[in-house]
Amino acid sequence: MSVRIGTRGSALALTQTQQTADLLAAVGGFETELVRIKTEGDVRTGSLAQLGGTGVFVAALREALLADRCDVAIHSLKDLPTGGTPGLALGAIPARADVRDVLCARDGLTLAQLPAGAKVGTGSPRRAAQLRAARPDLEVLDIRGNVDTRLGRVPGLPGNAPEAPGDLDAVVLAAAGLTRLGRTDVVSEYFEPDVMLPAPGQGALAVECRFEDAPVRENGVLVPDAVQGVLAQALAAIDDADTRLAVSAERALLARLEAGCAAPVGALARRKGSLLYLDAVVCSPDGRQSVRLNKASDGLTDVGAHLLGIELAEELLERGVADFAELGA
Ligand SMILES: NCc1[nH]cc(CCC(=O)O)c1CC(=O)O
Repeated sequence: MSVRIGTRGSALALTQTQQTADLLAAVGGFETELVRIKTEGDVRTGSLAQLGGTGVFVAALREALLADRCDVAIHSLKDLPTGGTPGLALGAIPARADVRDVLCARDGLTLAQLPAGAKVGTGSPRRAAQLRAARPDLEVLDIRGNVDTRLGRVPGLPGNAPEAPGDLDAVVLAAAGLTRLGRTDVVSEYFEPDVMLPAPGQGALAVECRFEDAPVRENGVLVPDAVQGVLAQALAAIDDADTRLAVSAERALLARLEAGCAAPVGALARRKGSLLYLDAVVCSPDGRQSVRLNKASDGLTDVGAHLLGIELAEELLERGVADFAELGA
């Protein structure tokens, strides 16, 4: 048996797909093959915020799953719209990588060391708003492109040609992507979540599959004795319960805010002992207004994680975040 794994064709997508394919093959004892699929997000070049956010990277992968051109599809969870697709399921959510955003600045500069007026590139309204809140004197510019293209705009970063010109002093990227690509040598500062909250789902991958291949779950918990196929068993084996709970809370918050993945919303859930803690921030695009709140669940169930996300979203809405944030972005 060979499991066909659908993936986007970018270096990051191919790397994280290959790593997940290896993980699946190791526990499943089957062969895997990659099926490269072009998505709208790869073809169109407009600003990410303007592409509308929801699902530009995933629709083509989902179509391929439904049309039986692949058996699983690997997505960055933060790019996955919160609404599910009939006939498909989140078969596995493997253990999360580093959730933080990072600064990749020339000369190893930190955010505090960047001179006034320095140009910092990011395609994310969430990162732009939190950057502007921390350093209103910076010039934050909207950029697009894959990881190499973005890093290429900062002169002198490790891996760039020595004399290559660049027009930016720094870019902000996800630590997870750089870690997967083996490129953390370009990082000049890791932003702790108190400075910059990551996107809901950041650092996590989603292994989507057809519903009938998904491991049997009851109330979000795997049913160990259920009779199921080789693929479902492998998906169950690579799933990480803590990551699944955390992203459930983060994505429930995003869904309740009716916010797209390009909205200026940060959220991070972390388990501490027998409680799940959720931090969330909603910003105005210029970073001048923001509300940041946190809340703990009183248990570690799937329902509890969802409720935590919904309740914190409602507290944010009560504070008027819909008035200043472009949530529909
Ligand atoms: N929107 C593109 C995207 N989707 C996932 C990652 C990084 C990996 C991750 O967060 O899991 C990136 C690049 C980035 O934000 O720097």
